[in-house]
Formats: sequence, C-alpha cells, structure tokens
Amino acid sequence: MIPAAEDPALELRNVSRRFGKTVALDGVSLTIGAGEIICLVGRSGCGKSTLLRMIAGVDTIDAGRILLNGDEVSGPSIFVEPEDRKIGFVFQDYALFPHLTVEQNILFGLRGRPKKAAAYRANEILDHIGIEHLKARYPHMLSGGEQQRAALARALAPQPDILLMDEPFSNLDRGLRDRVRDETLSLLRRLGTTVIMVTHDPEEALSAGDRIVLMRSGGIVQTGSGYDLHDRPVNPYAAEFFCAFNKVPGVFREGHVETAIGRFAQRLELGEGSPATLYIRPQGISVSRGGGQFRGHVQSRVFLGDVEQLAVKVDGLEQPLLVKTMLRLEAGTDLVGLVVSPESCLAFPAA
Ligand SMILES: Nc1ncnc2c1ncn2[C@@H]1O[C@H](COP(=O)(O)OP(=O)(O)OP(=O)(O)O)[C@@H](O)[C@H]1O
Repeated sequence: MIPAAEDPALELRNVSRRFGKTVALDGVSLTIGAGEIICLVGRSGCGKSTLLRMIAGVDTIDAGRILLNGDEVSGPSIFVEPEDRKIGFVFQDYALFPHLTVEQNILFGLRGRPKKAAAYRANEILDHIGIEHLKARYPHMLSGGEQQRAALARALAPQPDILLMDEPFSNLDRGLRDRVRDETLSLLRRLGTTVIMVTHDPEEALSAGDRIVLMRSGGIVQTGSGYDLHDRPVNPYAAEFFCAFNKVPGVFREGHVETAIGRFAQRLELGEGSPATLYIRPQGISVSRGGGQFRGHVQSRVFLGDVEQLAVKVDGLEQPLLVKTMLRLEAGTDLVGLVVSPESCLAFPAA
C-alpha cells in the first residue's frame, strides 16, 4: 500500500455540504496518495456520490477545502472549474455520446488540443485499453464490457491526475464484472493513476483497492486495508457492512463475553457485568452430525453452491444461528452439533 501522506494527490479538509436539511457531507477529511486506488463504500445515501461531485467540481462545497496536488481547488474564496481540475470521471451508465463513434467520444474529451495531437493521443489510448478494433463503432454496437472500456478510454485520454469512478462495473454481469474490473485496475496501476472508485459491493471493495474508505451519514467511519476493515472493524456498522454476522447477547466479565452458548475471550473497554453483543461469522461455526460444544435444531437450509446456509435454532437464543457449512447433511437432518471458532468472533458493547 502507498502511504497516503507521502505524496498527496488529493486532500479533503473538513469538507461539508448540505442540501436543505440533509447533511450530505459532514466535515470529511481525507488524504489520498498519488497512485493510490481507493474504494469508497457505504450504504445508500451516505454521501459517496456527493463526495465525488465535490472533488470533480461539478458542485460546490459549503465549508472546508479541497486540494489537488497541493493546490486549493475548492475553498472559502476559490473555486476551480471542473475542466481545469485534470480529473476524469467514469459513470455507472458510462454516459457515452450515442451519436458519436468510440473514437469521436474520445476526441470529444481532447477538444482544445491541436487536431493531430488529439488524433495521436486517441489512438494511443485505444491501443492501451485494447479497443482499437472498436473505434469506428457507435455505443449501441458495443457490449457492456466494451462500453465500459470505451468510457474508461474517454476518461483517461486527457491524462487526468485523478480518475473518479461511480459504480463503474455494476452494469456488468457477475463473470464479466470480475474480469473487466481486474483488467481495468491492473491497467490503472500500470499507468500510476490515482483512483477513487465508489462501489456498493463489499466483496469488490475488499478485493479491489489499496485502501477502503467506509462512509456513513456524510462522515468517514473507518479507513484502512481490506484486512483492517474486515478483521478489525471499529464499530458494528463497519462490521456488518462486510459480513452478515450472528449477534448473540451476553455480559462482559473477566475479559470474556458470557453467552447462552459459551464464554468467549474478547477485548472490550467495558465495566464488569456490562451487556455486550458477540458477533459470530456464519462461516466460523462448524456443524457436525453428533457432538459439538452445543446442539441445535435445523430450521431451514439454503443451498448456495460451495456452501449451504443453515438456520439453526439453539436453546437460550431468540434468533436462530446462521451457519455456512460445506458439510452435506442428509435431507431431513434435524439435530446437529455446533462449534464456534473463537477467531470468527468480535464483540461490541450492547446497543
Ligand atoms: N441535489 C440534491 N438535492 C437534495 N438532496 C441531495 C442532493 N444530492 C444528494 N442529496 C442527498 O444527500 C445525501 C447523500 O447523497 P449521495 O447521492 O451522495 O449518496 P450515495 O452514498 O452516493 O448514495 P447511493 O449509494 O444511493 O448512490 C442523500 O440523503 C441524498 O438524498
């Protein structure tokens, strides 16, 4: 990972934006290093698109400052127009001009350059992205993956310092999405482009970027690597964004959360006897036909392919435990043994 503070391509200092009574951004501060690939995630309405729009300069901020390569572009007494910010944008729907060919779409982003230089650059980027053979086609003659690449070529042609991508792969079906994403990100890494990519998909965020920025209600909840956010979430919102945990009520005593299904060692800044909630990953509970630390009744089963998801009713717990298992239980199996792996657990003070 590239240390963010060393060579900042972008700095947000206490950036705020309201729409009427809605606080879309609430004092956001963030530093992004040159060449870093950032995944911006968070539930719908948390302010991701607003943040991209403020950085691009297609909207103004109410307070704070935005600096690109050390130069202020938005602030109390300055506003640099979007076309002067050297920022590229790839939208979810690609926003290619339907009446222009791929090459003309790319040339549109290069207007203002001498004709020969623009044509040379357009060919260079078509070649880089591997879509030379598509240059004479109109957008409706392209597949989803090809449109995505054409939109990327158009955004990269003017050699932006920063590329902003708003859900750039969400229109592609699953198989194609993984391939196009991997290709796109490895190209962007080769070019050393600084990227901020918005995604709804937690798995995509964990695997794609150098750093994840998790937002909630206009603020940043946590930033860090995929491992940081997945394994060491700072609060229940961060934890639940990346995993559908089982939540088991308990009490914190002598460094353990005591629950109806056992005692689990956990570090918590909590007084003795305080209520705490144990968070258990569904894949951290193993199932067997006999034995186990405790037993439960299988209520339902959903076949997910590699694993089966069981809902298991356990004495003392209000909610059934969700368990992901590779074990193939016979149809009609009722009673199972369960073991919780301590590494799959987190705990937070009870809400
Ligand atoms: N032009 C606007 N006028 C009024 N409210 C707005 C405007 N733009 C955004 N908002 C509000 O600001 C908040 C943040 O919106 P934003 O689009 O940034 O969220 P988001 O995280 O990108 O959501 P999604 O994942 O659904 O795209 C929301 O409550 C939204 O309704």
